[in-house]
Amino acid sequence: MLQVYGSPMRLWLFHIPAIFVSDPDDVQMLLSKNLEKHETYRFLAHLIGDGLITADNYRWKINRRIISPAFNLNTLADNFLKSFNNQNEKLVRKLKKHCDDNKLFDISEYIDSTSFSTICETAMDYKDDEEIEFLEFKAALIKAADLIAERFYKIWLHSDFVFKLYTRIIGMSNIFEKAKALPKTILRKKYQNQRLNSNTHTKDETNDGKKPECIVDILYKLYDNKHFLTEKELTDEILTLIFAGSETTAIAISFTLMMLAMRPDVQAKVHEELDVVFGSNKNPPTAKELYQLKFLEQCIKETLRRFIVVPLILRQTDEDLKLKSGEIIPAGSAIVMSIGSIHLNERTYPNPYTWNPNNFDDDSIAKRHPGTFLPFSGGSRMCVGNKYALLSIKTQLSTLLRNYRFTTTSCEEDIKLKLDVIVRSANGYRIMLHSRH
Ligand code: HEM
Repeated sequence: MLQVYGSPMRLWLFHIPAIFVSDPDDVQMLLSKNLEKHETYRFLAHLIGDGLITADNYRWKINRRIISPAFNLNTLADNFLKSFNNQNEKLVRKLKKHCDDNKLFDISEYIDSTSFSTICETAMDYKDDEEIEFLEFKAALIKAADLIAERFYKIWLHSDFVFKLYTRIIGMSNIFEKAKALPKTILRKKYQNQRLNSNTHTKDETNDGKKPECIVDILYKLYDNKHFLTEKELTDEILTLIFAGSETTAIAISFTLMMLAMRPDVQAKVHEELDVVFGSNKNPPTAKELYQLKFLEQCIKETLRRFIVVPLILRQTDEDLKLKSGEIIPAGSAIVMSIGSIHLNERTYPNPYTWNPNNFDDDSIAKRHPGTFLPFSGGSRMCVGNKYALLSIKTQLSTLLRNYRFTTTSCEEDIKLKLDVIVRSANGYRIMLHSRH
């Protein structure tokens, strides 16, 4: 609709009167303003408290400075790649039962589960992913996230009183507490140990490459007690990372596999690249090898363009804001930045609904406005996990594709999308697996 009527456009997002913006210059200007999140983000606070996604600007500034260093490229390679590889090897083993049986199956349940275990391991060093307490935690988190999405779209659930009543009627009044129980217990132990051992840590220590560390431990090493998060803040932040980092990456992986299964010509090119980089080497990928997988990276980026995991970014403004056209967004407005309209604009991407990794070759990227590809948002509140996401997606896809070839009977037109807070396939990711060896 934005492509027909242009940007900006005044519209109702369900019940919210909002200004929709999809011009890349305007979106970049708005993202650079560090506007407060729209009030509907507070629905997430039941689950993730005041973590980075929900925090107001004052709290966010302090916590983002503490958390960002855990996501730099060296930290990722030194600490998390080993966990990614361990989880991916388990995944390859689990998938063996589907190999060469020529039956379609939905791969997303395996991918979802691997992404969830991976983020729990890298965030808080939790590895017992077959334990009943872990499975209960996962189930509760999924239910809690569904309930939040339902609240967002049903205006009558916006009132705190009605929502509380509703959760009681449907027997879910303690779902948020259930979803927080396991991380709370783990982090309480870590917090207490840290207080006992605080004298042994010095600020700005770096990992000397011996034992990989989880995000919580990295944060403890980088900060002394005076500047650190409280136990509640730490729990909120870790839950935020688990919530924001598991399903999003899993969806991107599942869609990429689905598209490669539909496009054997593109998949053959990925296999060729993997053969050149890895040859007969059967070891897990290193950061250097992953860096060389340029064509696979194009496929991942094209998936993030075509299947926009987070399609809308909501903010609110308490001052008048002038757009490129001279039009004013009045103070007090809700602003909806439509990443979907930017990624699917045919003036930027010819045939925007066709998945085409060549959209991300060097020449095509160089010709485009930088604000035309924003899967992780932009500005200072850009996704803190973007490098983590790209590395974990690439590690998992390269491992799967070194072992298997994927086919499907579906085509791109068969994919139906389901939108709640994020976008996923409504009809699953049904593929067949074939051995490459
Ligand atoms: C394909 C995967 C991912 C996509 C598409 C994605 C997308 C996004 C987007 C669009 C935002 C901005 C939301 C807004 O402002 O309303 C965001 C924020 C955020 N993401 Fe991601 N994300 C992904 C993976 C991850 C991962 C793996 C993590 C953590 C390990 C993560 C943690 C966060 C956090 C904490 C924020 C809030 C940042 C802040 O406000 O400072 N995300 N993400």
